[in-house]
Amino acid sequence: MASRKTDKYSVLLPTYNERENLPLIVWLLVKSFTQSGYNYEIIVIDDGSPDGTLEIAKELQKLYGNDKIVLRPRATKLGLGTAYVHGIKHATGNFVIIMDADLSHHPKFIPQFIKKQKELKCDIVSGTRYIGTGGVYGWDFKRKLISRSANFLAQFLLRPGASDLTGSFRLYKKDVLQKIIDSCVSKGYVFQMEILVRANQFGFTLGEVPITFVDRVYGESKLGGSEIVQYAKGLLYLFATT
Ligand SMILES: Nc1nc2c(ncn2[C@@H]2O[C@H](COP(=O)(O)OP(=O)(O)O[C@H]3O[C@H](CO)[C@@H](O)[C@H](O)[C@@H]3O)[C@@H](O)[C@H]2O)c(=O)[nH]1
Repeated sequence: MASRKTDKYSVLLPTYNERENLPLIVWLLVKSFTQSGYNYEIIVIDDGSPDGTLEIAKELQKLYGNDKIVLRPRATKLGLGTAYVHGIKHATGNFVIIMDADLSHHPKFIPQFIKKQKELKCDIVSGTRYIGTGGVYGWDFKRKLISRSANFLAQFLLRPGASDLTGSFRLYKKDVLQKIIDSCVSKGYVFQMEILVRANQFGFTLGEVPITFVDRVYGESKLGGSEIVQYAKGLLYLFATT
């Protein structure tokens, strides 16, 4: 049986212009894993950020060691979905954690994800803003409406058995995530939703942990009009084909 000694958690951190956020999220992750005693690595997938995020990541690698901070940069911005696909190729853990690098996803929830996975022995643990104590802090009305509507529509059309389809803070068994990714067609933000839809199709088991999503303080969201159009197209595609 897997244990604290044999389990390893590969945290995928996709970054685009996150120079202010990266040192703090990495510090919080290192602290959390050091306290819990689980083995881990943090894989930073930077897409040629013009603000110098990669240079900051290199400094963090010197500070914490290249076994803990792994750099897998790409030359240009290729999208969030493909950043995950790229990151998992380099993950050496038997579990993968996907989260935002902008402090919207707090590492304090990770021990709860691990506990839930061990309790339920499930394939995926999804952080959810939409049950129990979960929620969103700092978004304006428009952003809340977009997120709620996107989630509601996806629930209505796809019925995937998870309460938060548009979030991305999740823990996966690595072989499970690889199998799901191999079957996914999306590239942008819609990828998060497709992952849970495919997981449901494969019959993978899911646990949920309520999380608070806190809007970023530094930098800007990359979720623009074109991503929203892509999301709508992706949703219709999944509705028509699944
Ligand atoms: N490497 C790479 N990273 C990217 C790219 N686009 C965004 N990122 C990184 O992906 C993370 C999330 O991007 P944001 O642009 O900050 O996302 P958001 O608007 O806060 O959206 C959040 O909420 C959405 C809806 O609830 C979620 O779908 C999304 O995953 C994220 O959690 C950040 O770490 C950001 O730097 C990209 O093209 N390439």
